[in-house]
Amino acid sequence: MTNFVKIFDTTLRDGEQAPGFSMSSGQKLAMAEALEGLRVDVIEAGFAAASPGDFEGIRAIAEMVKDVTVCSLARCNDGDIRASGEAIKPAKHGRIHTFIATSPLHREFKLKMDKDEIVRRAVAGVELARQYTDDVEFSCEDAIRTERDYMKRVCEAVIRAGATTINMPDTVGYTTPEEIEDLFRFLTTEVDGADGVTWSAHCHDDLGLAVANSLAAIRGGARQVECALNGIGERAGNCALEEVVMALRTRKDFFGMDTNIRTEGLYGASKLLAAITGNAVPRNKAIVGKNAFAHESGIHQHGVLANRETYEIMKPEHVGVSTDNLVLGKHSGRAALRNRAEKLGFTLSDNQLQSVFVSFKELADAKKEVFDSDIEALVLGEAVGQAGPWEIESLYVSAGSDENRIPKATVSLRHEDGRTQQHVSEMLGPMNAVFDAISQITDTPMELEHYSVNSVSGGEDAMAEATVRVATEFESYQGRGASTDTVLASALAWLDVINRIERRAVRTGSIAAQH
Ligand SMILES: CC(=O)SCCNC(=O)CCNC(=O)[C@H](O)C(C)(C)COP(=O)(O)OP(=O)(O)OC[C@H]1O[C@@H](n2cnc3c(N)ncnc32)[C@H](O)[C@@H]1OP(=O)(O)O
Ligand SMILES: CC(C)C(=O)C(=O)O
Ligand SMILES: [Mg+2]
Repeated sequence: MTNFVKIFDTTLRDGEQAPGFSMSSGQKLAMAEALEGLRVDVIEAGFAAASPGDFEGIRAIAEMVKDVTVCSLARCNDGDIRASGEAIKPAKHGRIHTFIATSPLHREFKLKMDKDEIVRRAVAGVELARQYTDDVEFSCEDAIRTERDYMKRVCEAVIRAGATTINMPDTVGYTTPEEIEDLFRFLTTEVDGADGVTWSAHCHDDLGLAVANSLAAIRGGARQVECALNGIGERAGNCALEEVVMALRTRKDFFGMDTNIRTEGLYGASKLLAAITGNAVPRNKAIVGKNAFAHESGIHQHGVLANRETYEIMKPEHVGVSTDNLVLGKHSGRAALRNRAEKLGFTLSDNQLQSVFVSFKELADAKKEVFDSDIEALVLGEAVGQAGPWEIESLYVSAGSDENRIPKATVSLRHEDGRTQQHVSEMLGPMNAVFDAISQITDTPMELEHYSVNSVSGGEDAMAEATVRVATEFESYQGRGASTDTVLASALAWLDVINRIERRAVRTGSIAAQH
């Protein structure tokens, strides 16, 4: 038996069929390109008979992709199989994947077919598919809840009919690692003709076991795993491609298996899928989540700085994650703070480190994350929100309930080098107009990610504290401003960010000659 596991990606079929994950043909093409770049072995591009759009999507992928097998799913009926055969025609390597349910529940209540009828349909489906391609996969839907002797019978019949891959889906995510390992051991040893086909696992995550079950199936003899990026798929999803692949790579000592996957592309492909479908990857998601290689606790950071392997079992660069990602926050210690300060170009004496650390903890208590720009401000002995080099000379805003009058902000800023500049912005919201005027004067385009204003004291002269989080081309910054006037507090928060950016640019010399 080979020690190579084929990766059959079903992001564009099982993944796409889940609510909230549908993709246009163009988006599917972009994903298929990314999957080819990952070097998956098979792309299940859709279900050709489902709709003309699905058919065209599969065809377009079959035309574009060169090095990967392109597959279409089909029920065991003539129409589905013919549609799949036509859709994969342009592919250099095309596969038809035909399926029918075999479990008692599905036979009785869904298909209303007896055992013999299902075998007859399965065989006819495989034989028809073989007229289009030599590469035919057959799946016993709900295999896990099917009687073993009947499953053996179905498998032997479809192998004789010409199926080259036999897939055992855990359609409802019901199995356990021990059970599925045993099932594959049974099938690969007891089914006549088992040696001539590839055995495949298709696990769903209803009990959170899809990856564990897929790995167990491999131990039992499966040599193809069906999976999807970010684990998307029906209900709780499919086995996550990035997880099963990295488990095989990281624990090669245990599984002894190889895949073809270029793992360095995993993070990018996952991000692309999240962007295309609008479903963000949870922070704590294995392999590709924002926290997967991030360490905030002081003890962990201390260990990672000494040797990353103390708290990391994979190298972030092996999955395409950049390595500078110790998140500084209220649980961080001096070692991480000193390290980050050094990366930003500051060498701190022990005394300096001690005093910066005190202010750092105060700031970290008030914020979720402390950004590089905050560290810079602390090291330079500046309070967050302190003015300079720009300060507000005057600010006037007009806004109101009259729909015909667009809110207008007139802002005048003074730079410490003596310049004074004014700009008038008209925008749909008054704060938009203020932020835009400040950005225009300072020539600093920024995208607002988060904006909040809170009252930090009581009474008529309550202080308002405004916080903005903005994205520039390179980094996220957080700015704060406080005033009894909420508009002014917000403008100061925006300007706080701009001042930090300019101070950093001056220090690194990148705008030395600008003015
Ligand atoms: C576990 C899985 O992921 S299976 C794949 C799920 N994916 C999809 O369903 C893709 C999207 N589906 C669709 O667009 C539609 O369901 C279509 C176009 C495929 C079929 O639509 P319709 O013809 O209206 O049928 P409908 O969806 O209502 O019912 C499914 C029919 O297929 C039959 N069927 C289900 N599975 C199979 C099978 N593997 N082989 C043969 N017939 C099957 C059902 O018994 C039912 O038959 P009936 O209409 O005679 O009662
Ligand atoms: C069509 C089959 C392979 C499937 O997706 C399942 O049973 O979960
Ligand atoms: Mg499925």
